[in-house]
Amino acid sequence: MTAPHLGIALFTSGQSRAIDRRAIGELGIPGFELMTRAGAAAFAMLRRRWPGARRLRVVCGAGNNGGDGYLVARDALASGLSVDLVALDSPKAGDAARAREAFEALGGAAHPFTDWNALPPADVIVDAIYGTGLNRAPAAEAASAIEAINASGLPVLALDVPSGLSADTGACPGVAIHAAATASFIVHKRGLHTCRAEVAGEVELFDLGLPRNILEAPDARLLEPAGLPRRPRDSHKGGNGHILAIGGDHGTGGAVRMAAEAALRTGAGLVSVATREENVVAMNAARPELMARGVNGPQALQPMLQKASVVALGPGLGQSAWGHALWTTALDAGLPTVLDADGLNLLHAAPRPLPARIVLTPHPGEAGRLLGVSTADVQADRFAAGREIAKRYRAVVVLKGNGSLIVSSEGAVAVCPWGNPGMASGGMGDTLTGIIAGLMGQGCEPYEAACLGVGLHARAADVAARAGERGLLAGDLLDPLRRLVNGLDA
Ligand SMILES: NC(=O)C1=CN([C@@H]2O[C@H](COP(=O)(O)OP(=O)(O)OC[C@H]3O[C@@H](n4cnc5c(N)ncnc54)[C@H](O)[C@@H]3O)[C@@H](O)[C@H]2O)[C@@H](O)CC1
Ligand SMILES: [K+]
Repeated sequence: MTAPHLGIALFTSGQSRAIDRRAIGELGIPGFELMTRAGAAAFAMLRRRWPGARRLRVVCGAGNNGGDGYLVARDALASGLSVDLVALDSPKAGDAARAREAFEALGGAAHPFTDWNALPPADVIVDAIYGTGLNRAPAAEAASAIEAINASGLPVLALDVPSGLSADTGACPGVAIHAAATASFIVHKRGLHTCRAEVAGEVELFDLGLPRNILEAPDARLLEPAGLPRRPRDSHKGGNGHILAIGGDHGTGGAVRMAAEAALRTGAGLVSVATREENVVAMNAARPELMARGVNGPQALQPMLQKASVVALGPGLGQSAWGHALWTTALDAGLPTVLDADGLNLLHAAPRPLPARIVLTPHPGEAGRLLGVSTADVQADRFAAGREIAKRYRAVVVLKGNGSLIVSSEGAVAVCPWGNPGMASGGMGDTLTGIIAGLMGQGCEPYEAACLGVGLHARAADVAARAGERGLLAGDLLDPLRRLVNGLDA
């Protein structure tokens, strides 16, 4: 079908620094000039957002992010605002030191961080403590300042990234500024789009007048909204995929049913379910369009595999001998497969070759198990974790969670900008598995199906969450999903 719909380019902080260096070296734009533009852009944004602000507090670190802060402060003084400048550490040399001199040349005076309560009143705080240079949890004094800024209740404009948030990973290794808005420079940093701790507020990007051809290939891209093309008028069910959902051990029949129904609502031609005998009557009664069969082992599964074009393997599968036997048989069939939940846990327990067309959909806990690290380690660098799983298993990987990542087997990463905390409820993952399988059945290649499927799933959840995030059920996604798959406004 089509290539994944990818939009905004995302960069690492290393790439961002390299672009700065190229602007300086190849375009001959001095670093101080870039800093001047950054300061001016941020100050203009501050004036737009808080037109009544007369008193600024600017909190600067010793690096170039602090340099940006001194130039915001200088522009503020030049515009007649009052500025209280807290210098956590003084820049020793370079552009940031020059920026401080420019601030002082207008009569500005910086003072060290002391008793926050003794400082003059302020309307807005400018956070210029750390930018892309943050490489560990904020140092003690910076951490105290960040806590005081957050506790003040005053609106904060963060420069480039909120201090304490890793521009690379989205993780906050210690405390982080909670900004009302962020003025970001030159490129979108990928860390603002996964994990998405609510620290950046509204982000505005300023290209500082650099031409787009200065940019290198981005590290990742955000998904753009997409549906499937209109169906040909002579479409028939045999041409739209036959999905076989396998799972539903004792007590978890609902999981495989959710996956199967989601595949139907995504447009799959036929959907069969291989499950425990005890689930069959209820499933066929509640959703007669499904073809549910009780299977007690590989022999009963084989004929179902022969008729299927795509396998959704894992929802509610369990890790008993029954689940393990079906898992092995299904993977041996070599069909295009979406592997989820206990399907992934079984893979961790018994690594084995996988079908060539395979999508793994771990949440951070399952990803940690696959990699032999903790969930926290996965979350500390989701990009690295997703890429490592993709490489190790030669698979397309969906690393679920706030800002889901979709990683191709070659390491290309797409980031999902949609979704909401209402999705933290049972059955959401099963639904995603069914959606991706349903798309693969309709001709999407695994990476395309994963990108499109994650986007449809999260957008459907955002539509369903209009009635409230709490209490959102996976089943609520099915109606909006159907509209979105068909390109209709949901
Ligand atoms: N010419 C340029 O390179 C430009 C840089 N710009 C600004 O410069 C920023 C990057 O500046 P820098 O690379 O100087 O880095 P930062 O200003 O982000 O950080 C300052 C320094 O603090 C140290 N550090 C990092 N984490 C620390 C921690 N947890 N505790 C204590 N010290 C820590 C690092 O050694 C780092 O170099 C960007 O985010 C952007 O705001 C903009 O002015 C645009 C132009
Ligand atoms: K900052």
